[in-house]
Amino acid sequence: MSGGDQEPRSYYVGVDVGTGSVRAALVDQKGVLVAFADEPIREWEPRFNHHEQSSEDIWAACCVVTKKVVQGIELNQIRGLGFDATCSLVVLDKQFRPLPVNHEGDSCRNIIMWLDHRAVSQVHRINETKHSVLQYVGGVMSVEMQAPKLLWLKENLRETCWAKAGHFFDLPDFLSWKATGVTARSLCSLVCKWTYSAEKGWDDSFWKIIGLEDFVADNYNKIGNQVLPPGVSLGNGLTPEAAKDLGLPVGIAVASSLIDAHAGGLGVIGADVRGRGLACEGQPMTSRLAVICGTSSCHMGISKDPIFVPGVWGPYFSAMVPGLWLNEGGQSVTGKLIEHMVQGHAAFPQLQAKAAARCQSIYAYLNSHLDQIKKAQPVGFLTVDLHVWPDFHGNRSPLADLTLKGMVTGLKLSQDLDDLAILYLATVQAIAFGTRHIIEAMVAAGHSLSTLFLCGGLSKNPLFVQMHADITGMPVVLSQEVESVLVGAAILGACASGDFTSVQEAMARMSKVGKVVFPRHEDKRYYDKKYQVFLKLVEHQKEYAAIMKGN
Ligand SMILES: Nc1ncnc2c1ncn2[C@@H]1O[C@H](COP(=O)(O)OP(=O)(O)O)[C@@H](O)[C@H]1O
Ligand SMILES: O=C(CO)[C@H](O)[C@H](O)COP(=O)(O)O
Repeated sequence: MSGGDQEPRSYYVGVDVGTGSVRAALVDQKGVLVAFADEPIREWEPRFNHHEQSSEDIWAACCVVTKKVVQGIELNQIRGLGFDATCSLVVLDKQFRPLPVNHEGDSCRNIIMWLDHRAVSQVHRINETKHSVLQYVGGVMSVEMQAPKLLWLKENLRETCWAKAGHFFDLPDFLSWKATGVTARSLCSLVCKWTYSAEKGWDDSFWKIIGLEDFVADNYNKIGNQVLPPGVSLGNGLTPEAAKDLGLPVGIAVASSLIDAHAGGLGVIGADVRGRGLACEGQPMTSRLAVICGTSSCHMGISKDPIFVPGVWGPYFSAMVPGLWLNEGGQSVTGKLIEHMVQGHAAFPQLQAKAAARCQSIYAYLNSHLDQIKKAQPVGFLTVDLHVWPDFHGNRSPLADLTLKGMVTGLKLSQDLDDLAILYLATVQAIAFGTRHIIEAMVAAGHSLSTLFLCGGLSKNPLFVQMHADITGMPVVLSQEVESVLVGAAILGACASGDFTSVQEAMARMSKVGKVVFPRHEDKRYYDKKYQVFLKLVEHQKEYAAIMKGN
């Protein structure tokens, strides 16, 4: 069968493990979400820049949400299961039990999260090697990748963790192992975060030069020596134990998984855009940029041939769409930054009270408040003298500089709700300017991009979407299904079930365009000026650092 035009009868379960919560959806073969559930997950921050989670807590949340979405459905209609997750590092011992990744020895906390920046010294030394694998991560390895974190464990928790460790998994691969008992890793995880090459495999010299020769001696048993493309069916499918945990039938197809941003990319980038007045209509998929905006934002651009973009991760072969190269730009904190700015403001309690009184989310309230205070001018013009540089957690792309900090210029003595709303707006705009900065780097290196496809939690915020359109000058396509990362996870399950002949076919059938937001070209001059200021901010920050370093 090709997931076609008949009545939908087959369903796929997609499970998406984000930074703050686990979501599951039951999705039909036309890509329609028929059920959705979410569940928060725990996060520990035992010290600044250390972020930890628990694989048992996450698996338990996966079980809760999966059981919820399949309630009332004939289980034999469920054909496949796909997982995606953040690219966090899970550590298990030789018997697959959790091992502590912290000085406290708390084995419940056995995950070093993707946004953890503890391995600064390690990544600095790795980058000093100038090893050739670094060409495939934008020229500079990020502290958020797995090699520096593994080195940190070896150097800091040698006895309590390193010596006892039997398995290091990327979180998406941990989930597919938990479901099937198969330890094969997804090409997506290994290529994007572990320096594996789809063409050449592991590079022994890299692991030796950085001081992790242990993996070479062990034939990469602990980090994966069987690698499968995303969407391939694993082993004999769901094990009896996992089936019981998840409330699904034993043996259903389970796909090799994807990192969450990549699942979002699959969920949106292949949609049919005919009749929408978009420049990407009739053009190859390479003219589209998928932007997955949650706690962080990830900018996924594909190409037929490898494109080396300084400061932008990749080029990665077949890591998202099979057969195509991927460049992944990113901003380490976006949703998290907006929360930080809003929640840290003196007027936040007032905002909470007012939003609650109107039964609105704080963001819906802030957006309507901005509409009130803008008077006749476009809302974006409220920040004419307030500018933000958004790298409060370093710059992932295109500067690849983890030492960069956030900046705000234009503060006043008042701290009322208007000030909070305008600071929120300036932060949203700064994130959109960051996207423009990344797009310019990708285009300068050879990408040809005309249209943005946004998904993730922040794409539910109309102000965030409009600012991305206005500031980049590109139309923004939203999906019919808001939870399109989950459509991406379900696409994996659909591919594993054999109902589609390829990932490309499943993408074309299951991702659907919803609303399209066009840029307000009349505001372009204003945003061009603000972008000039944006670039000056970082230039000045570097000058300040140089002054302070001097004698
Ligand atoms: N309806 C909404 N309006 C505005 N912001 C939203 C909305 N829903 C989610 N968000 C924001 O999206 C971010 C989380 O996105 P999500 O995709 O759930 O993240 P993650 O995958 O990292 O867990 C948060 O910063 C949250 O405030
Ligand atoms: O590095 C990434 C993808 O390669 C993501 O930033 C990371 O996985 C976190 O995602 P999210 O912000 O959706 O929780």
